[in-house]
Amino acid sequence: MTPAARLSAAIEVIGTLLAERRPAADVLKDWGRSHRFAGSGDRAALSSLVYDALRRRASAAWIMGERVGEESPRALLLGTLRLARGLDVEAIAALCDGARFAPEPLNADERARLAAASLDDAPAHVRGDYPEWLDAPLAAVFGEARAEEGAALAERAPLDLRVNTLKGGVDKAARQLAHLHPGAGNWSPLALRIALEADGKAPPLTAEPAYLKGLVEIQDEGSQIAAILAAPPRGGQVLDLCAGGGGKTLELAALMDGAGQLYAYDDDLRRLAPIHERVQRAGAHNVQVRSPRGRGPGREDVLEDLTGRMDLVLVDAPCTGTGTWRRNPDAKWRMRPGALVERVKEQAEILDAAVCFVKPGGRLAYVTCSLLDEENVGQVRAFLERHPGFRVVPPAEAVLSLGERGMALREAALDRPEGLLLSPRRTSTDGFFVSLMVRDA
Ligand SMILES: C[S@@+](CC[C@H](N)C(=O)[O-])C[C@H]1O[C@@H](n2cnc3c(N)ncnc32)[C@H](O)[C@@H]1O
Repeated sequence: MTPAARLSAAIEVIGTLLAERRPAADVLKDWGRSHRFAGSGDRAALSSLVYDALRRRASAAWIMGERVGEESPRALLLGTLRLARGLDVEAIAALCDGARFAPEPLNADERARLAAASLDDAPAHVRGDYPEWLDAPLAAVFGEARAEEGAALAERAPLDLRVNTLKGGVDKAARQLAHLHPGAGNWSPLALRIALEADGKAPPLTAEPAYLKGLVEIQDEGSQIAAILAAPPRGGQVLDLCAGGGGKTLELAALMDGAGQLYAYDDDLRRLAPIHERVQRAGAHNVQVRSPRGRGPGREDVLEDLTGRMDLVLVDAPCTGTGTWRRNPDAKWRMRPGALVERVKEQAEILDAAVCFVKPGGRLAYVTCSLLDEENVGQVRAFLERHPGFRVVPPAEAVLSLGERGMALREAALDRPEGLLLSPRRTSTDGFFVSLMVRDA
């Protein structure tokens, strides 16, 4: 396909996605099925265009004189080429030449708007490319900087790897992946960072021998930091209560040097499923997966024997995922206020359920990939009111587990008494909130 034909396809996909309110991944998959002639390069370029348009949806619509919710797919794509791809009017006009499979030529109004491409008078939610209803919650956290925070969340994320120290060191991994030119992480001593190609494509990392042998895992640096700050004690007893596919479980196991016992649980059996194969690949011998059995009130309690025994319980809670918009731009436009209310309720329930496992003097680490106070500092404050036997470990103390880089991280992050908030703008990571609490001895 020519670049112009790919642009037409992106306009079509965005049109379907907006009209039918379906997830981008589903619409792209359907498009691939009904356009078998398109090669993998075409599909990758199409999906990159579609995701870039979703990342910059509000600002791309704005420069074309339109608004989110009422915008035309064509305007969205033209604005994206200008803002996200940096093409000038002539370059965009060359793509839209009206030839077979190419979009219609630009009209005079489109030309003028693309030439001006001004966001000067745009409100914060447009400059920050987030839904208008989230302006107040984001202002509560970031104040005047919310538009810049949003803009950083609208950038593409790099490919972050975590080196699995159970299999080898960072130098060994860097040597094996030298052809991908990995750089060091900013904060995590376990991180390697790989820049994306110009079109946003990531290299096929999961086909690399270093990945297949378990030497590296794909994990955002913010997520890596969260597990490091949780500081699982070597030789200790640790429960990862919301383990999901095991991203943090694997890191905790490596941080524990394979010693002690790490229990991994998730109340969704399907989400937990990949963990078995990942634990094998990582050579994490101290992990015991506890799968839920049964449903509803008759569900078996598979964690009963852990009561009062844990040195550390990690609650990597289900959340709105507002910190991961770089990787999932579709989610930011699909999010509804009801989802926030629902997540806050779930988080409080999980935190309450976690308490019984923490032994006297043990710690509870609460992590979200959300930026919103309701899910972060607000949740911790409410927890401490319900459970006066817990207190927060001050962030200045919690960052010590990062060694020398800890203090710099604290300065870069949003430092609140209840915990640290990482964000793309502040720490060049996904958004993560980490709070460490300790139970009275
Ligand atoms: C943020 S994800 C976990 C990601 C995972 N820790 C990782 O690092 O890859 C949150 C997880 O919490 C799980 N969850 C939701 N409610 C739960 C509950 N009541 N008990 C345990 N897990 C729960 C979800 O199924 C989901 O997998």
